[in-house]
Amino acid sequence: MISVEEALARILAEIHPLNITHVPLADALGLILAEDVIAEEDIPPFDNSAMDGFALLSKDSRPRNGNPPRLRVTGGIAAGYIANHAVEEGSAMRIMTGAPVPPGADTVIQVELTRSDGPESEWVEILQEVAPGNNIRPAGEDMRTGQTALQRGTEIGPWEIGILATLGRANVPVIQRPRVAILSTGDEIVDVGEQLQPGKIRNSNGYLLEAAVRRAGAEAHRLGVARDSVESLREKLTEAISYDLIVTSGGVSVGDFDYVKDVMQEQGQMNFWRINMRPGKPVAFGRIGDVPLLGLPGNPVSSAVTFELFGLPLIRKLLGHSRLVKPQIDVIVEDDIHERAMRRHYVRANVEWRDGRFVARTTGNQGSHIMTSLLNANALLIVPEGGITFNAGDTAKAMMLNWPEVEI
Ligand SMILES: Nc1nc2c(c(=O)[nH]1)N[C@H]1C(S)=C(S)[C@@H](COP(=O)(O)OP(=O)(O)OC[C@H]3O[C@@H](n4cnc5c(N)ncnc54)[C@H](O)[C@@H]3O)O[C@H]1N2
Ligand code: MOO
Repeated sequence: MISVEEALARILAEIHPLNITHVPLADALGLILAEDVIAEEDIPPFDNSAMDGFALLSKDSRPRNGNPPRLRVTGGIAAGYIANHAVEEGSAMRIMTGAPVPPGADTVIQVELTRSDGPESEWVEILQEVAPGNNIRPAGEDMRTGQTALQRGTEIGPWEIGILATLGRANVPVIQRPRVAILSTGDEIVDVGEQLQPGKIRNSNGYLLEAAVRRAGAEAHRLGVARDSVESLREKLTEAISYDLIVTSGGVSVGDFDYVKDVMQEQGQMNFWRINMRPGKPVAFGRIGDVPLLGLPGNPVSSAVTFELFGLPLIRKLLGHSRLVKPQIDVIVEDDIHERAMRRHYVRANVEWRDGRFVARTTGNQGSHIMTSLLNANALLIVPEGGITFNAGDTAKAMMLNWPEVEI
């Protein structure tokens, strides 16, 4: 049996980011930018007003004999239009936020600091002196032509999408989103909509893993259930080799019908089998043809936990991320963990910030078939291998499942 760290290192050593492709901007969310994005124009593209008000010459705003200067209003400019004449001494133009500053004007005063006869007024009084450049957002103030606006390797979130849209990128160069095949195994498994017959259970892993794969940023494709025969497994895995990754659940232990390892050896190669942890000891990793296969255990909690520990970093590496794993923090355990396990134990727990520290409460029965132990779990408490126990009040490491990933 290998350690969790070695298993992860062996998986990541075999996995490389997928190829570059171009996707429509709206589909780029969560993907990694594959090339630097250089601004091809100034942003903003033209000097424009930051306020609704009047464009004028700053020197015309100086009080005259202690009175506010009165200027002629020669027209108006709405956002989206340009002025058809220049602002001259002694005059002003009405201007809206975002509208291009007309030639001649060197400043803008907001409407609240003026007095006029309403929207059609032919005059305006300037109630405060304004400096040149006031309320003018100069061209190129945000981004300059030739500037690297976004760097290759950046994860594209809503804000990056906004910047790409500003720069006119309708298509974005990204690392491909992995297509992941999800295969459940076992004669006992029926689909969720089917009637349960004696001895049968529903396919929770297929759906759980589909959701987890999607949340990790990949495309998930459930290929259904392989029956407990080498032929059925071969057939399903033949279908699966057009994908970027195959994730199976079940059939990796030592039972008479646990064929995943056999078929992996027959049609590819097995890199490792069995990790010194619980839940999830019998994890297997290797390839079918050239496609990586992560064989997770059938017990639902084992499958869920091992996906977080190995499936998530694997998919993130395919996606081109540099931060692959969930962070670990020190927490105070609030209840005893006295169950002695020789394997490293990942105990489902709820961690919260209370009175200036992180405290962890375990989620009850930790059997690998107890799906409800996953509910309210936002962390995995790490009980080191070798039969270590914890008393309430002790400090333990917790892997924070809902926090952003960090570098290893
Ligand atoms: N003699 C031994 N038996 C077992 C060992 C062992 O070391 N020696 N390890 C145990 C551990 S630990 C685990 S974990 C399981 C893993 O077994 P498999 O990965 O081969 O999984 P199966 O035997 O196919 O199924 C185990 C369990 O999970 C249920 N299951 C399977 N698929 C699904 C699904 N899609 N949805 C919901 N539930 C599923 C299945 O019915 C079984 O109850 O092996 C132990 N045995
Ligand atoms: O590996 Mo098993 O998950 O301990 O039940």
